[in-house]
Amino acid sequence: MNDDISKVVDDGRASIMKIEEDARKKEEEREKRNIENPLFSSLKLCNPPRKIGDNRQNIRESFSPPISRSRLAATSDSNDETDNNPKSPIQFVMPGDLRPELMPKHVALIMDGHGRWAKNRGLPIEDGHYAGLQNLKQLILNCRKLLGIKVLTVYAFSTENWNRSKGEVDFLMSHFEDFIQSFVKEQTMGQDLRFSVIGDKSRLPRSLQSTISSVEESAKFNRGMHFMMALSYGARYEITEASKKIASKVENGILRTKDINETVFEQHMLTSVTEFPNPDLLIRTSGELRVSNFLLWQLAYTEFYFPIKLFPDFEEADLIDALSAFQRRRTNFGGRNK
Ligand SMILES: CC(C)=CCC/C(C)=C/CC/C(C)=C/COP(=O)(O)OP(=O)(O)O
Repeated sequence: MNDDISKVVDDGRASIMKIEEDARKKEEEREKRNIENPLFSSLKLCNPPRKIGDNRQNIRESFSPPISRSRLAATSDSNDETDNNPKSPIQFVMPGDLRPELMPKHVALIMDGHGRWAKNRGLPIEDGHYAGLQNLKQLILNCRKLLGIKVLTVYAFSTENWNRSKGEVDFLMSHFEDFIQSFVKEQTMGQDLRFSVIGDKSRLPRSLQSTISSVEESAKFNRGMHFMMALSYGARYEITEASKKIASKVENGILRTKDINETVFEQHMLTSVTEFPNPDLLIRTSGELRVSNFLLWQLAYTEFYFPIKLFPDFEEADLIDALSAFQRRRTNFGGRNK
């Protein structure tokens, strides 16, 4: 009987060792492939798709690491900004390898790769969007905690995205509404988050428009990080609208043609709602190397960072990598800024 039990235990141990050995070999092969690929060697690679059963509960649990286990929480450090602001119980942090004086004030993000994330798992695209929205919540919390980031602008839906299927558009609109009505509202009330939506709001469903107005309105005196959501946004739309407004002022004698300059344009852009309209750093996930009609005016001097990871997998360690890369470029700025 005892012999039987030890045989079962030995067999179990052998299986576990085999599984671990296989996983180690796969990891080594993956790393070797990355080093050999000149594109991947300069970029951070995404994790292999996690094995997730085809059920929404598993999906929810799989991509939402608790913030208490995060690197940001581990490097926590208090700051005067926290103490002076009764509405913000946030403990600001500065992970050790980042320099506070080189932090980007405005980070812009093109959240790309939801479709591929879902496809890799044999899931419908809506699950990819759902995963992306959960990840966005975590990203806002992480940016909010990093001392120095004043504005986070995310590209959530472009003027071109209206051409997607009705089912996908309806899904996104109703989830954007839930996201703003619950998570964003909670953050504006409890943690002093500022909130604005930029884009052609008139095309959004009425109920989404009123949710946006009410949360923007209730957050207008907040002083914490400004979260800007580009919804139904296109840079060409924005520049055309700014031009129309300026032209109409000239027509009505409010402005003279000779007084039109870059500052006047900036004042008529949708980003005039923030005091830091020009992103210092743009991140586009999923390895695509385009700006896709995002903030064309404002990106004139922005640093670009293109991680391979798909947005639902883009986690705080990747954010810190992006910030470190940004800071390395800034320290070398044209070989002048030592
Ligand atoms: C978090 C969440 C649920 C976000 C919504 C998902 C979604 C629609 C993301 C699109 C983001 C975007 C506008 C990417 C760029 O344009 P593009 O990919 O449409 O342009 P392209 O054709 O140039 O790639």
